[in-house]
Amino acid sequence: MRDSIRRLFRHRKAAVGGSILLFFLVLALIGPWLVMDPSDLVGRPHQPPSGAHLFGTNGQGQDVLAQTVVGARETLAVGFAVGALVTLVGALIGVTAGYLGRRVDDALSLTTNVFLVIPGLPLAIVLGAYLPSGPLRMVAVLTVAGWAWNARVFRAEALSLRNRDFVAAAAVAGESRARIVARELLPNMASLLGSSFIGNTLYAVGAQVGLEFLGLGDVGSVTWGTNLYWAGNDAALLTRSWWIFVPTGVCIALVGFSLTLLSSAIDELTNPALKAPPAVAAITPVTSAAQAEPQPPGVVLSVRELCIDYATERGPSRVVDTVSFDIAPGEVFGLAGESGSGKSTIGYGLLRLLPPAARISQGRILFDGTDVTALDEEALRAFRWAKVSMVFQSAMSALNPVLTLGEQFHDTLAAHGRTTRAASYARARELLAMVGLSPELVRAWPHQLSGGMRQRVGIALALALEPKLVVMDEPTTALDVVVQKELLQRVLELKARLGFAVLFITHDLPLLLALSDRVGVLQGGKLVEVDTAARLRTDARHPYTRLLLSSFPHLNADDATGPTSNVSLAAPERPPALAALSGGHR
Ligand SMILES: Nc1ncnc2c1ncn2[C@@H]1O[C@H](COP(=O)(O)OP(=O)(O)OP(=O)(O)O)[C@@H](O)[C@H]1O
Repeated sequence: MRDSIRRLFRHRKAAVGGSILLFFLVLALIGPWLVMDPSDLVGRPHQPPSGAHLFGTNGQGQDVLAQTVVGARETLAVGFAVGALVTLVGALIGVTAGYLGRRVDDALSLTTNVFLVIPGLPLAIVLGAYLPSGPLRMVAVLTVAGWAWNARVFRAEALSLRNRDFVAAAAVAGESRARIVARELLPNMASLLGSSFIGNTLYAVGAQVGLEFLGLGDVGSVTWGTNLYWAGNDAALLTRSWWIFVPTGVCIALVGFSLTLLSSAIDELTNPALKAPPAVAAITPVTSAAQAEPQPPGVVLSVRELCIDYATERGPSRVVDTVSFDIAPGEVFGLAGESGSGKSTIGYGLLRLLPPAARISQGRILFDGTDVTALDEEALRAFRWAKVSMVFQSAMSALNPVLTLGEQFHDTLAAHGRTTRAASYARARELLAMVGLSPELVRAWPHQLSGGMRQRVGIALALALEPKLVVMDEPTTALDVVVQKELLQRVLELKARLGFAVLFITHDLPLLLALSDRVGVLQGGKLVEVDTAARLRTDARHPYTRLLLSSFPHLNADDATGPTSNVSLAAPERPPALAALSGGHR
């Protein structure tokens, strides 16, 4: 906690936002004692700024500086009170609905939805007419009109948290429901609570000023909203008396700005991935002779001296370092290496799908004669999936949970050309059958499938546009060995039938040697050895490859009983064009 607060103070947006807000809080607290009474008629009406009245006088002859300073107190007090109440009510109702589920959820969600469809302004007017006048009326009106959105957000968060293992563990340990909500769920929503509170305070200040400006507040009180109301009534705009409304307007804008900065700072501190990455250098032009070489014949993909850097606080960090390899049509090229060696970064780099913090800083990727590193956004959209597709690591999260499989196939096909829904569904059935699934699953939802079935759907989707190369990034990591074997046999059969090449990424070297024609070994971002799988088994040259091989005892020539070694039994004949490749040692 103390650490989080220290980080908050060091954050630039938090520091600027916090300082501005602190200024207004101090102003609201002690300012009213330092200025004259804002309701006193102290001068002529519409008097411009002068030594006697720094911000001039309003249409009644009252001091604008006093009105601006005193107005801060009630405006901010109501803003923070509503921010806290709306967050509290929304969190309690949302978390209770999401965690308890069933009838409680039905009843609370119905109530929330009813409040969401009632327009806020008429509701505020009706409530305002029945409640006694004063700041508490504004707090009540804005809380009733504003809690429902928060309840929806907190319900969604509770729904996702309640299925997590630590909540199940607390239930198994015998904790009561109230304790689980208080000790397990709410602390895990601390950042959401923080940013909701700031966002709700922003809403409350804006809504309060808006209602008061329309004359729906207590016009006898001094707030920033009533200042603007009286400015309008006293024809400040018509008489061009800008000093009457500009100070209040600037104060409202500054408070809004400070709250927005704080909200953004909380988001960034609690989720570092949201933080804008430091600036990184653009792709540098071709520098070496090797990079300028044309693509060799008989090769579908040619990677030349590829370097990929991540921008970090401490400067660029090179995670892929002058990597070169080729893949022939119909070849399975395996990329092995320990965790963090840069395998996935290369896979994503080939499709130019790198995260914003990463850049291809050097080198070229040639696909069928096209320089992928030079494609613009439009050309990239046409290139991805149609030429090179990808099967992602996580079978669980690669499919959109709210679309049926048929719709996901339709989206993919429609993104690459005109197609009707009927045609897409027919193709989806064909593809599902091709990967060994029932075509009727076209109407199924992702949650109705097992992990292995989902990964088959991922493969069918990757083959939808008949690409020449499929990047498979650890596609079987989450699956048991039986499902893994079935899936890989299916991939090899499809490859033999359709002729696509595969870049297979995994840390599982035995699997890779059984599956691949050639294997590249990555160490710390460098490709230290490339050779045929057969030669690597018996004649690996690089010490790191030998170290990796020695970590798998069952790979010894006289031990063929390893968990994945019999995958190769199902492998069809060797692919063509391997002779064209420079698969020798590096
Ligand atoms: N946003 C980022 N900023 C800085 N470095 C990053 C970022 N994302 C990844 N990296 C670094 O890039 C390197 C390569 O990551 P990559 O995911 O490609 O490894 P990998 O070999 O696929 O590992 P694994 O098998 O565990 O998935 C790692 O050292 C990682 O720390």
